[in-house]
Amino acid sequence: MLEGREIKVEIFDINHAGEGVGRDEGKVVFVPGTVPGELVAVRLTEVHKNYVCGIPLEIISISENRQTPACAVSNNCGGCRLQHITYEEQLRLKTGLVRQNLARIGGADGALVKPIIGMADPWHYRNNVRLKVQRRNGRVLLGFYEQESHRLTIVDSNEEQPCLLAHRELNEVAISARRLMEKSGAQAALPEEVTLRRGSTGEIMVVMIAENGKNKELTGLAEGLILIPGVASVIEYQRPVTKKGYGRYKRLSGAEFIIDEIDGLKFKISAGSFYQVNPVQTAVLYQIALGYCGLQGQEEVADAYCGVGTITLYAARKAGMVRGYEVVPGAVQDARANADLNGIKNASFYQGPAEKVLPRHIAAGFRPSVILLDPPRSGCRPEVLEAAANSCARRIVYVSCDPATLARDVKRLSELGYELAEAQPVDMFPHTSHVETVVRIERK
Ligand SMILES: C[S@@+](CC[C@H](N)C(=O)[O-])C[C@H]1O[C@@H](n2cnc3c(N)ncnc32)[C@H](O)[C@@H]1O
Repeated sequence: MLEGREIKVEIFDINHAGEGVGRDEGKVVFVPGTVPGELVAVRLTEVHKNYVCGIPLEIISISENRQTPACAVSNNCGGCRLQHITYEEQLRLKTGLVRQNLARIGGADGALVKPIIGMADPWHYRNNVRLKVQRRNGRVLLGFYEQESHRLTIVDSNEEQPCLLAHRELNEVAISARRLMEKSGAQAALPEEVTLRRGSTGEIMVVMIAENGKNKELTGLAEGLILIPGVASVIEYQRPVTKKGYGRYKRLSGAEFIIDEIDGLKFKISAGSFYQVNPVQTAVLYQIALGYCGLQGQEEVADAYCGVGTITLYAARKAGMVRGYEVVPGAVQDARANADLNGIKNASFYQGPAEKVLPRHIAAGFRPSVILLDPPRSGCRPEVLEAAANSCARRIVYVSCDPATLARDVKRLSELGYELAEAQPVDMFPHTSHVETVVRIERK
């Protein structure tokens, strides 16, 4: 098989990146922009030992699940890799991805995976967008990089093509911010990147990253940004001096944080803290996680990778006491403030890597009956899983944003005396290839 060769491939699935999957001469073929069920003419662009990649030249037979993307730039923008597939089919494929991963990598029964819970309205759901800023031909552009390149996709700013995933108010703020930057003149310093975050209270935070060494020059821009309707906080992010350190967040105008509210709980969110991006589905996700915990009111619970203490405080309302573990110092401060804000007294938070702090607590005699795990995409470090098993917790509830690392960790846990009982995927990211899953794991 050679690069440049043209082949015909029948697509039968998608992979974790949303690319169509086919097979040729015993090798797996990945083809972006295709739909399972289609016969496609493909030019091979990369040939590896076990797989090949190609670009579609012609869709010879078109799937009934193909649709015209609603967004004009979706083919170039890296954000939405599944817009060419109907939403119903996206959901079916995502459920399939979770089943396959848990069965193949996790050694579990794929039938334990329930069909994914989708959104009634899968558009404009994101409360957080990260936009690159660029000056081109006398104009200022705010947008996303083209797939795997450093050109801005939304070439004529998002006034003509607003992002269909971002909350409408964030798109409006992006337009106002772009106009403000353009008005400030060709010599004025621009941020390299702007992140917009919105709480369900309607408060919007603008976080700017300056080009190296140009931090001071953003102060004037901040004074204009805070006047945009909805903007409650303007923050500047200063990159860390060393690779290992954390950057610094500095308030330029307005409040230090914004407030979000879910299921009667209020959450203070600072610029550096992780927060779920789809508020409608977050409420669904957390209710499932809480239901899987099966709390009766007296239990001790551990919540590793707790962020600003969201799931921790959900659990605290139903448990005897909860300990949250989180590595980012600012998020731990937010989590403690959130416990106070909600009058919750039975939650405590510990700052540090979960793989160090949780094993220490278990070794010191902490015996949670339920352990919540919600790690980043890389999944849990083995020390966390071993500590969970050493605690003899009767149940582990794992919230995952990557089915492959989830499956790997389910396998490790099965070697440590636990077994998968149920899995519920939730579509937190419609039109993208990302899949979120909550699983209930029981002690054997
Ligand atoms: C997927 S988020 C989940 C946060 C929270 N459960 C929520 O729903 O908002 C993962 C969190 O783990 C934190 N984190 C990453 N690595 C960690 C580690 N080694 N130990 C503890 N926390 C970590 C991140 O800062 C982030 O807040």
